[in-house]
Amino acid sequence: MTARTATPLPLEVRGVTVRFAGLTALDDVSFTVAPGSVHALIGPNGAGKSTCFNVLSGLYRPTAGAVRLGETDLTRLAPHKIAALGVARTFQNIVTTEGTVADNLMLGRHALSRAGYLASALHLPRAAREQREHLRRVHEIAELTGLAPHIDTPVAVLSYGDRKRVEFARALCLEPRVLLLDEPVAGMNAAERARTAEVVRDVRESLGLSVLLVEHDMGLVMRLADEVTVLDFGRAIAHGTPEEVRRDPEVLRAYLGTGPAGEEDAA
Ligand SMILES: Nc1ncnc2c1ncn2[C@@H]1O[C@H](COP(=O)(O)OP(=O)(O)OP(=O)(O)O)[C@@H](O)[C@H]1O
Repeated sequence: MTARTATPLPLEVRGVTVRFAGLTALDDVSFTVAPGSVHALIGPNGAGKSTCFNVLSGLYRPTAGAVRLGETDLTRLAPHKIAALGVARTFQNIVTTEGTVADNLMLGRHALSRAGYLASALHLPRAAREQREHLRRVHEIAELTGLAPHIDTPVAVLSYGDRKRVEFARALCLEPRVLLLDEPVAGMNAAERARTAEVVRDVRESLGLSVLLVEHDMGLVMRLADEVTVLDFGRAIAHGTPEEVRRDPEVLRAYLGTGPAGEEDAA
């Protein structure tokens, strides 16, 4: 069972437009998440960040434009197909509440299972072998994300930060090439935020995958991202390194009154 993460591919967003009955939530947005990079998508409330994530993960169909992973066109594929092709996501809100950490991570492996439901149900040898392999990988991912001490703990009794990390680890269990993280530190305390930043950095380095991050915590964005795309009223108004975008006059205007992005919130 080889990890797919060895071959990262660029995720290209080209001219994506999304309209909802009279409102243009995304207007001809283009950017590329370079292989192996951490790319942040930032912007004020209502700028179109979640809409963009929903297009990338197949929950919304764009009115125009295309999304490609390497040579593969993802633009109108169903969410499970996009996930199977290597683009996994987490959600802002925690969806995991039942079972142990191991149970939840095994659910993440389910989409990769080749033996099939019937073989598993009948306990055929191939299915049992696959199951052991999945469990081994689940332990590795738990180790990588700092969840190893909690592997047999029910998710419901974990701290908020650990539960958010279970979501993250579960997405990693799909062996993604690109991981879409929707506000990974929202609601976390300072220690949990720092820990999560460390985990994202470690995972990117050891698995070589690309990360696209939507996050309001500018301190985290400035520390983690290689590249930033700034959305405002559905338009991409700036691209560049964190240092470049925080000095960009258009970005400062979009965040009017907050000063250079990142200076007031270096958590
Ligand atoms: N399903 C929908 N139907 C109608 N309008 C929508 C829908 N989803 C989003 N919008 C609108 O599209 C615009 C962009 O919203 P979106 O949630 O993508 O912004 P955001 O940058 O993620 O904001 P936030 O930081 O507050 O989460 C907003 O004006 C929003 O009201």
